Amino acid sequence: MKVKNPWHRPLIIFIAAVIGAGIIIMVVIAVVQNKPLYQKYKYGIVLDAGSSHTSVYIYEWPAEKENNTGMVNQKHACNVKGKGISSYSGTPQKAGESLKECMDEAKKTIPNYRHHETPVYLGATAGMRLLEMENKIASGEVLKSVEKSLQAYPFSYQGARIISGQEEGAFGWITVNYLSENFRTASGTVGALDLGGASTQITFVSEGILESPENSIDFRLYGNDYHLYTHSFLCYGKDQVLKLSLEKQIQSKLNMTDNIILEDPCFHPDYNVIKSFQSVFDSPCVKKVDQSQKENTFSHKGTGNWNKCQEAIKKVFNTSYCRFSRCSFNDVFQPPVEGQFGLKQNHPEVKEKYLAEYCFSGTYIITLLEEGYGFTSKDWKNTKFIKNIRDSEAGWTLGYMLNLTNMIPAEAPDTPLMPYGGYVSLMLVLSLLIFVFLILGFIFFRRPSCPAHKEII
Ligand SMILES: Nc1ncnc2c1ncn2[C@@H]1O[C@H](COP(=O)(O)OP(=O)(O)O)[C@@H](O)[C@H]1O
Ligand SMILES: [Ca+2]
Repeated sequence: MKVKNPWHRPLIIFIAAVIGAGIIIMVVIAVVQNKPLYQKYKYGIVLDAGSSHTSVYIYEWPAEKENNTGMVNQKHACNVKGKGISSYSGTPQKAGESLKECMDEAKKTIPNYRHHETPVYLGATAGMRLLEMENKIASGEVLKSVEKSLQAYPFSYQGARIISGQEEGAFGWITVNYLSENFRTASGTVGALDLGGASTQITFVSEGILESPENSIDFRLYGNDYHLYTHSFLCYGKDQVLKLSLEKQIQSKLNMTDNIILEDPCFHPDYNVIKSFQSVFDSPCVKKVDQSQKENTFSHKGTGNWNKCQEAIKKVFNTSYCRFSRCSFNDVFQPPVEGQFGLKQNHPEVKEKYLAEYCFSGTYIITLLEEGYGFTSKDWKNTKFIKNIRDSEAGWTLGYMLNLTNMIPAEAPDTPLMPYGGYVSLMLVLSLLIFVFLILGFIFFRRPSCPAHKEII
């Protein structure tokens, strides 16, 4: 009679129970481990103190993915009511007060527990550059006033300063290429054009030799080297160019005794506005007018003629002199433009002020690109006018914050062989297989070789 191994059955049951429990535990761990975690975000605030107005941008990014490209998004934007901070040169304390509404909004938008670690930066651009040139004390007081106002908030205040034109151009380029995810792909980068009210910037990767060091800037981002050409033309933003062009027309009529009537081809024929001399001559971008003329007014009448408008605008670019092998205008070195371009443009909610100036602005943009930067019809096809990329505004602010928080590493971070979820699943399947083979091996090798010969006496 064949006799069963006395503890064969309980052993099999025990092993099966252990395997079953093991599988259940592993599945539970894998499910819990891979379930989507509640995403924690970090925040950063940048104030763009432009010549015409200030905007407050709030950025957010997943807390654990700081160095991954394309992770930072614009969460909220608030337009400060009133004009730019440089307009408060006579009443500096009002510059700080003007930021209150938007900063209160920022306090509500960012969760309380993150306030103390949220950096706040204020960067002022061409309006403040001009004020600093004209009246350094006044620009210092305006900056102190905004500093005091920002320090009253629970955020981590990181400074308020006038950024250079070079920084404005370079950070605009970083923003556009970061949001387009161009840094870690083989697609190459796009150049950045930004037309402000008081200055305009052009930035692109250039293969050629850059003859003027002040126009050259190098970055190493995610393991790649970028050799950039950048230039910011102070006074060539559209509001200042309008003043320049009006000044040229007024100067030619100054010896007239009667009321001055400027017939302007860049404005539509129904446009007729009385303007003060002060509104044109209040800027260091235009030649000063004789003090006795300051109180004067002139009547600004539109005639609506595109060709004549372009002729008038061309006069603001000086191309008669160049110290380098080639120049854009005003003796500024520029290599030939290369690659695709994105031009930051403000559109929607067209206010009447903008509408009246659209013909002038449009003609200025075309003339600046063609006559100033040397764009041809081929480059036009490669140029996009953008306001947002993936819901984030394409200005310099994001690039500025990414740089100051070191969120774009110089070297590409090492990426794991496979995603975390895949890794856990693979380890689970492999350990399960090893476990099963071990048990099988144990069962086969421990089984008595000839159980039929054994008898119980
Ligand atoms: N919705 C709009 N349509 C047209 N132009 C606009 C609109 N919003 C703002 N602008 C213009 O865009 C320019 C923005 O310049 P800004 O950033 O204030 O100056 P800067 O960058 O030179 O310091 C200004 O000329 C302003 O009038
Ligand atoms: Ca701007």
